[in-house]
Amino acid sequence: MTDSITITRPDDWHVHLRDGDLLRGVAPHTARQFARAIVMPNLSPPVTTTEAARAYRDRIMAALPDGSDFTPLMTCYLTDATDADDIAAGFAARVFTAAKLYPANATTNSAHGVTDVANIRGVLERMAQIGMVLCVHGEVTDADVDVFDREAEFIDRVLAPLVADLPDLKVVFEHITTAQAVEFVTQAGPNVAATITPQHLHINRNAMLVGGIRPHAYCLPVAKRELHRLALRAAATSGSPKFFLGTDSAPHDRAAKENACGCAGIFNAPFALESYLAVFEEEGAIDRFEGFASLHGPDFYGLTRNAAQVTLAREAHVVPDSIDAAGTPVVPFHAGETLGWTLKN
Ligand SMILES: NC(=O)N[C@@H](CC(=O)O)C(=O)O
Ligand SMILES: [Zn+2]
Ligand SMILES: [Zn+2]
Repeated sequence: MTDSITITRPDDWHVHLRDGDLLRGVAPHTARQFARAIVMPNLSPPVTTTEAARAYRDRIMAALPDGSDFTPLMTCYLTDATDADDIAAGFAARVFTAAKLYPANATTNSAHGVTDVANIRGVLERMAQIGMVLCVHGEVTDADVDVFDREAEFIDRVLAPLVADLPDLKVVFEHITTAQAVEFVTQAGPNVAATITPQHLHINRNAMLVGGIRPHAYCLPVAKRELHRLALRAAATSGSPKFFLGTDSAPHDRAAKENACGCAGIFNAPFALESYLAVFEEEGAIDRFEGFASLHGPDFYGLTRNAAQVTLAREAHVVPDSIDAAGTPVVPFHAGETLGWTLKN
């Protein structure tokens, strides 16, 4: 049995760092675990311009612990009114790494999202030309579609036609939760990849609904049936360069989760690598962990791999019941559970 593993330093290709006090409370956790992260733009108001992204990046840098070398990679929140010239200028100036498609009203702070991808056809065409990645929250929002079917419907109605229309556009299908998404990404060309969260590898929908309703297991897209979790585990541990790490760490105040209308989002940043590694160990695929966590992401984005390394040791620890995020109590993923690995650096 291996007592420790040392791998290229990982990055997080999907995270919510929030703003204000909560940003100061959660950013150090992500910066401790990862070298870089794709930072989601769903603030209120959303980050829709180069100027707003530059200012948000400055606030993130100011929230990091002294001596941190963490690099936030910024994204642009697409709206029906996004200006292709501003996006291209922000990408050329290395402010933006990617742009994010939220179907309007699909998830937290997505009210300003895109109402029909036809409205951003010109922006997407420009992104394809300049090699800028499109990150996608892939769920339809039609009231008549069951919440458990919204990702699969999105593939048929939106994503497959989009990829066929713009084959040169690099697309990350984010936080995938279904066997259909695994199948779609696997059969698509090399410009289509996906991120997978730790929670969707660990839990199915029973974790949310059996023995009482458990708000801290609720996120979007919502966890699905066991067969989908198994398909995600197979994809993550397959060694395919199309699948890589994106935590979707999405902190909310404990009171906003434990609520009659609780917010969607799971805060997994503090022990994300330990959580993923548990899955790879259970699947007998520890040798494929580095590809998923550290290599496939930068390769897809066309960025350099990190030079530094990190070590995880086989040392068990109990995840706290609550974490104080600069004054906001947030319940972490795996609260109260024991994880078998500990990140040493
Ligand atoms: N994943 C979530 O459940 N919530 C995210 C939004 C998102 O990534 O869809 C959030 O910002 O809270
Ligand atoms: Zn999302
Ligand atoms: Zn997210």
